[in-house]
Amino acid sequence: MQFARVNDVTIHYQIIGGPAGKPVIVFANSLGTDFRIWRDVIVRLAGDFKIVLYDKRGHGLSDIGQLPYSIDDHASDLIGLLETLEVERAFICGLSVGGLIAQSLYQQRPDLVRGLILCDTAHKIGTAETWNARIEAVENYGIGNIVDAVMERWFTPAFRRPENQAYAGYCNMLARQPVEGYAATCGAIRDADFTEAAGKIAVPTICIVGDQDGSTPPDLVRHTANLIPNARFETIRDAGHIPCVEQPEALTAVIRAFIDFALHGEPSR
Ligand SMILES: O=C(O)CC1=CCC(=O)O1
Repeated sequence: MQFARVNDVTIHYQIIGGPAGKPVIVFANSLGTDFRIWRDVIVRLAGDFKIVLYDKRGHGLSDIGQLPYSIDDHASDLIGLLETLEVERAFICGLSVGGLIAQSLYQQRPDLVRGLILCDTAHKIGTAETWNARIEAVENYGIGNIVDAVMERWFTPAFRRPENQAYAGYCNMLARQPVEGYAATCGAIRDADFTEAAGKIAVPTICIVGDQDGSTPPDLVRHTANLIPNARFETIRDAGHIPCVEQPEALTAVIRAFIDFALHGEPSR
């Protein structure tokens, strides 16, 4: 296990691969998850890329840190981690709030970004009302109380079968995140709006979404792609909000094709 001290917060991270000269991909997780969600994508990419995984503050094995949070705070942690690891330029693949973090990181430090892989995310996610209601629910009754409702947005009915042990495991992952970090990240999402900034993105970008995503539905993600100059848009079939868990093979293929295009200018598919 690897840990770094960034912005007075201990951040849990992992580096995989790292053959000299290979492009770097940094993965940023969604709300209520830790970096294990990327496992089935990583095993397909390792060897061809240097991969950086990390748990954002308030999640996984990272510290909770000082409350409240903004998305810029989360991005500043990731910038600090990349500086510590001497990563000069990377593809940033962010899922959901991880995609907001990627957009903030690009705003703050475009020099670090080779391309953006925005997965099941948007320029703005949800409304103040829905986020405030969620914060109140978890602060009063705990995260366990919202697991069933959240799972309906994360995963398709085919994945949510009671006999699916992976489903049981992801319910545990969500329920076991610290309430303070979860609620503070809900507040950060509530307050983030990259509508204006999206039009200024000038690196290769792809927006990807599960066709049954109940949190950032395909129409919203397509709208985000339309705001970003020359952004690609791809749908992953038979996936909800977390295609890296439900359809890792299809997601990996899309990520590979995009990086090929970004690096070598392959023709659009
Ligand atoms: O928990 C959800 O509803 C899904 C989600 C929204 C932002 C995020 O990171 O995950």
